[in-house]
Amino acid sequence: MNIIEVTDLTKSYGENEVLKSMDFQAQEGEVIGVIGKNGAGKSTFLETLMTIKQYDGGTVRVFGKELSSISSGDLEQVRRQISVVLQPTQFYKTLKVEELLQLFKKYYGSQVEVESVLADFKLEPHRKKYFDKLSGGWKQILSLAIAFLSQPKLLILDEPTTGLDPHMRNLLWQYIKEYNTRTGGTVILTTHNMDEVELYCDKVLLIDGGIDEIFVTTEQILKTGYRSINEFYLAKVSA
Ligand SMILES: Nc1ncnc2c1ncn2[C@@H]1O[C@H](COP(=O)(O)OP(=O)(O)OP(=O)(O)O)[C@@H](O)[C@H]1O
Repeated sequence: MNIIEVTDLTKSYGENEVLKSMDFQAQEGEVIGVIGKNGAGKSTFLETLMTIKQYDGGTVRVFGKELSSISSGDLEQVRRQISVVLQPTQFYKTLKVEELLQLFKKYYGSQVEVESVLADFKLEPHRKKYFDKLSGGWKQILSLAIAFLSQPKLLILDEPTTGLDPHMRNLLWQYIKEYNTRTGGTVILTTHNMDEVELYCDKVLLIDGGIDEIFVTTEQILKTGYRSINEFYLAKVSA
């Protein structure tokens, strides 16, 4: 089933034509890496899927609903099935880890037990710490744990591993892959780390000059003679 269907999407900021014509589909259970240089329009594209950014032309269907003409009831339904992890902010600084999980559990009406989340995400040693006292990596892990509380069908992550050390990055990816395998949820994320794309993503969406190209598998890219996704990226995208 198509979770996302985008046809001829266009988006400008004033004179700056960021997305010129994008076509894209995502199916249930896929892990999709969105790549492209700084300013290529990756976040703009993800924010459109998150239903928080207006677009100028084309169609964007999420869970079968066209976003530009969606009713407020349907929009609420769509949003309930999406979780988003942005770069962590200091927004929650006066709450402790376990308090934050309780808060979001209540907010989402989630059946998931906070204790099991603390255990699954190895957050127990940090449960009494205030959010702003956590390191950047643990803030990211906690943000992901909060995103999972709603048991989303679609998880959207904007540069989830930026600034994480290799162990933390590995841990975060284990959670993402485990969530994907267990629930069949779709994951779409931006990254500048091509090794991650090669290791963990099924599908690749490259945005360059406002146009996109979809590669159905990373293997498909490597079969064309590139030794790595990094080599492919450097050859494909001009500086
Ligand atoms: N709210 C906005 N108003 C005006 N211009 C914007 C706005 N948001 C983004 N832009 C511009 O749109 C272009 C695409 O930005 P976007 O953040 O989508 O790129 P990106 O691929 O996510 O970049 P990065 O990899 O650096 O995070 C950039 O030129 C940016 O300056």
